[in-house]
Formats: sequence, C-alpha cells, structure tokens
Amino acid sequence: MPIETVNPATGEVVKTFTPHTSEEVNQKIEAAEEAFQRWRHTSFEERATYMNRQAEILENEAETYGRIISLEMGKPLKEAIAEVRKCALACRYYADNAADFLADEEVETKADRSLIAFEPLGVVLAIMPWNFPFWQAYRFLAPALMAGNVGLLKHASNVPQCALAMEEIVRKAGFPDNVFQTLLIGSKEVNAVIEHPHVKAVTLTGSEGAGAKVAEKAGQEIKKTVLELGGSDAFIVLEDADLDKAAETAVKSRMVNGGQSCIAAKRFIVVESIAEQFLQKFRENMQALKTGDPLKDEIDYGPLARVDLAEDLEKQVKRSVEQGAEVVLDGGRENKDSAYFKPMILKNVKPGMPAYEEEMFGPVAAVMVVKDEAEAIQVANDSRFGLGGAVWTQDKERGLRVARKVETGAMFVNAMVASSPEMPFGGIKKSGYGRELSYLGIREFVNQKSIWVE
Ligand SMILES: O=CCCC(=O)O
Repeated sequence: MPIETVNPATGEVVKTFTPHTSEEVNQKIEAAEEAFQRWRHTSFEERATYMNRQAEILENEAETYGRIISLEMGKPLKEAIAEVRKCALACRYYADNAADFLADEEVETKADRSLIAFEPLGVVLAIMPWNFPFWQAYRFLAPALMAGNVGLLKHASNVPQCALAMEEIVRKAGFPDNVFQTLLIGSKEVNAVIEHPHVKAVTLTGSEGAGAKVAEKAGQEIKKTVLELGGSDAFIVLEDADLDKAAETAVKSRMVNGGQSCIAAKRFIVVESIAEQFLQKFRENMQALKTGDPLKDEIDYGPLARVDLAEDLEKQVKRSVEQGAEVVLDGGRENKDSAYFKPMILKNVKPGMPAYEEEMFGPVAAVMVVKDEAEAIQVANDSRFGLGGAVWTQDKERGLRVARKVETGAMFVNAMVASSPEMPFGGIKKSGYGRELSYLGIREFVNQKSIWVE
C-alpha cells in the first residue's frame, strides 16, 4: 500500500510520501542504538521532565493534532482531540510512576542480598494501526522511553502525518535526538528491521495475520514480542440489567471510533426474557446517530478509515444475511466509492456466520438471544478472540461472578470496555499476548534481572 494521506470523507489523496530506503532505515536503526547507549543512563527525573513537557504539548495542541487524525482516518474531530488528550494522560502517568514500577525489588533468599532489577532492552520496534493513530503509539512510547528504551515506529500506511507529528512532538519536548523515530516503510520491509541486531523487541497492534507474521519472524530471531490483535467483545445483557443504561452504552460501545475499535462491543448476547425490550431501545438509540463531515461538531460518527474496509464489512454482512441473519436495523453504504457506512443491527446470528466468527471492524452489531446466564457465558466464550467484554446486571456480585467466567483479558461490569493508563490492556486466545499500560506494560520491554550477592 502506498504511504499516503487519503481523506476518507472525500476520497481525495491529500499527500504522498516517499518511503525510506533500506539504507535510510539502517541509518535510523544505527542512530537509535547510539541514542540508546546514552538514554539508558539518564535518570527517571530527567526522562520525566521531557515526558511531562510532551504531555503539555499534547494538551495545548490537541486540536492541531486532532485535525491530522481526523483528516487521515476520518474520526470525528471531538473524538480525535480526546484521543490526543488521553495520550497526555499516559505520558503523565508514566512520568509519575515509572521510577516506582522499575525500582529494584529485594527478595528474601539464602543469599546475603538478592534482588530483581529492571533494565532497558534497547531499540524496540512498534508496529501500530490507524484506528487510534496517536493513542496506540503513545501507549508504547510513554512506558518504553520512561524505561530507558528507544523506539522506532512503523505506523499504518494511511496515517503518515500522524506518525511524523509524533516524532516532532518528541523532539519539541526536548528528548535527545533519535530516541523516537518514524520509519516510513511498507509491511514488506518490516522483516529486515526485526532481523537487525540492534532491534531487541517488537510490539504490534493490528490484525491476527500481521501479528502471526511478525511473531514468526521475531521468534526466528529470538526477540520478544507483545501482540495486541483483534477482538469480538461480548456485551452480555442479563434479565436484571438496567436496560436504558445498557442500551445507551451498547450504542456507544459498538460505535466508538465509528465501530473501528478492537474493544468495541461486537456480539450482543441478550437473555430472552428482556431481549425484545433491549433490542427496541438499542435500535432507537442507534438510529438517532448522525453522520457527516468529521470536522463538524454535531456528528456522532464519520466515514470508515478506507473504502476497502467498508467493502470488507459489507461482504461480511452479506454473507451473514445469506446464512440466515436477520437485519433489524438496515444501513451500510449508499454507494460503492464511499467509506461511509451506516450502522446496522443483525439478529439471529449463529455459529458459522461471519458476524459470529469474525471480527466486524465497523458499525455492525450482532445480536444473539440466549435463555439464561449460563448460556450467555457459553456463547461469550465461543469465540476465537479474548480481548474484552462487558456484562450488565444490577447485582454487582453476580456481575463479578460472570466476569470471572468469561475468557478475556478484561471484563467490565455495567460499563463499556475502555483502556486507561492504570489498568493492564491486552488479550488472550487470538487476541494476542502480553500487556500494555499499568505497571505490567512497562515491565514487558525490560530485562527482569536476578542479582544474587553472597
Ligand atoms: O483498538 C483498540 C484500542 C482501543 C483503546 O485503547 O481505547
């Protein structure tokens, strides 16, 4: 795919970029390694100073960067601004806590002294997606730099301006040269970067296919990976749920980022005694959403990020309907050249249908009616994915019990799944492995070293 900015709202090619040559990439890797040899010896205080300055830049210029996000991938400007502000939170969180998270841990053994030290690994490659082009990169960047690592970003080909903007923000914040650089390369060039001896680890957020390829290559090179892949989160509505709140949140959770979020609710598993009531509210709320120009304040969702993504979603819906899914809210695309896709709700979604088995990365909700809590848990777990999920019940203890039985990296009771700097983020099954955010995230790319003194 060419590296270019295409405005998904209009289809206009706004700017094209010349990819870095392999020689340029090698120079950047060498420069990253040189930067690492100095950066690893800086204090947490010094790193935190730059990180906090970076947070200020993100907060003060949230609209400027938000506009780049909206231009490149089509999310409403207000959501893009919120995304940039969330990055500032992650910067401040790790600026405040990294020293504690990575402090030596004394351990009682028969030695005179034994401890676990956490030391940076070196150059880490981050392969990031277009859906939250700032947030996904920052949740790597903030802990990685605070730990004393340096970063190389290979961003999705449709968000080069976002990638370059982040490099610029790091520079403006005063970080030393080359601690964070963007590589303008295609996915074919990634293997050579992973192979490079200076590159010590890889983190990828993206598709299952991309994750498998990167993990395979990194495995050959014996390099650590963290993979944050797809999700098909269950949204379980039990008979004692607050249905108004559940239906309102169901829409928010399906439509977050225009439906293009790995942790968006995708499978709505509803107990039969309240299914019709829930569905009616869900449908009404979904129908009320407004679309249009991403830069307009009054819209709720913009276009999908690319026309081919809208085409793929359309095909998944078509195949599901051919196999018996019932359309209870009709939507989809108005013309074949458009990336706009109106929300849809499908009912009677059954095993074997794309809406049941695959991730639907756009505004299509799959509804499954079940007889009780036990069947809801069974259906929720009948998925290749295991990223997040939600359960709705007014009995919090029951919610907690159900949450423990659903096989995912995160469960939310009476709330939509969302990431926050304090809580670990990541999945199980085909949703990947490893964790981002929290103290667990910063410990992924460090040498957890045992030191024994007699
Ligand atoms: O697409 C997945 C990440 C979404 C988020 O962290 O809010």
